[in-house]
Amino acid sequence: MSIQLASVSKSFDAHKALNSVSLSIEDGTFFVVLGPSGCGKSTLLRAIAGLEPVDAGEIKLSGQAVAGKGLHLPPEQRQVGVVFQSYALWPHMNVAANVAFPLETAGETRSAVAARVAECLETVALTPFRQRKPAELSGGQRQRVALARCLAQGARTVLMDEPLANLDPHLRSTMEEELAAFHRASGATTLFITHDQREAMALADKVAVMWDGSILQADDPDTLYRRPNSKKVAGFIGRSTLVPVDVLRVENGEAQVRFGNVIAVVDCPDQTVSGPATLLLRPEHLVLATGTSGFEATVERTIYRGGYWEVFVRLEGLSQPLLMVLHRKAEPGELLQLDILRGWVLPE
Ligand SMILES: Nc1ncnc2c1ncn2[C@@H]1O[C@H](COP(=O)(O)OP(=O)(O)OP(=O)(O)O)[C@@H](O)[C@H]1O
Repeated sequence: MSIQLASVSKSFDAHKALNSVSLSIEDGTFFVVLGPSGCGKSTLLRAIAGLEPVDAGEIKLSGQAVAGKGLHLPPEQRQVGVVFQSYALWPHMNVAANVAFPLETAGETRSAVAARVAECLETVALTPFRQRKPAELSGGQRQRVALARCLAQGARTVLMDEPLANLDPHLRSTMEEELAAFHRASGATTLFITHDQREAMALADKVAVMWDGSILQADDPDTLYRRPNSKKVAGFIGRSTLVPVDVLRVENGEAQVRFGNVIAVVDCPDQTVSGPATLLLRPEHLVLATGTSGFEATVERTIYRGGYWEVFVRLEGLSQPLLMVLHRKAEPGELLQLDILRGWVLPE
């Protein structure tokens, strides 16, 4: 099922939780909405699910309008499965019955339901807990019941609101793999909400970065990391240093830039022109120079990260330190000879 939003807005009193959001999610995509707390992620998901009427704009599922001017299709007519941060389980039913519920209401045979429930509980590692009531489970276990129920339903579109938020790191990465496998096997369009960029990068075909009710950029994870469209996205995704530079020359998607005493050739968007700009340097863009090339930098401080060091280096004529990664120890005050491998001139 494809999902389209055109200029969707939703306010709570004076606060615009969704500010003219437009998105196009192709059928079968694992689409992640990433953003800080309160930016409107849950509101977006609830609007798509039909749990929140919108003020303006239009939502289409598989090309069919479900929300728009004078139109609000209720959730049960939208055929999307939802997994929430809060689990929405039936308190009086045990785990297996909770997972079986959507299958039974869909009229499946008893043995088919039992087999599917067993399979889904196995997937989320809850088989030993099948007889327990939700009140007898931890937060993470309840979350997994909700996930298992969604898996059991086999919905063509699944909306997930931070489904892994309450899990410990180990279980979280297991569940990430399960989710990815489930998505590959089912081909269900998945809209997944998180404020964890590591999780977004690991799972997504496409990530939309959301900020204060708006989508700043929607791209595949690698493009988002390498070619962010703004300082905000660059700062939000991954580690980086933003350096004020002078663009000297632009040719074939590359720019010659100068900052401090350094002149480097970096990637740039098509619309780049000569003059002042901002250069995004990821830690891996700075490397130890080979041969006689490069420029001098002084180690300011280092942090051991297990197997490698994050190193902040200072350059003459540059006010902020640059972050790089070294696989050997370096001492503050040490002089390094560095090269810039790549880098990205921000479009704004
Ligand atoms: N029912 C409501 N009434 C009033 N304000 C609301 C309501 N629901 C959400 N908001 C406000 O709208 C904004 C967006 O909320 P939303 O829950 O969509 O954010 P979020 O990005 O999902 O946050 P989190 O990651 O913390 O769950 C917040 O400022 C929130 O306080």
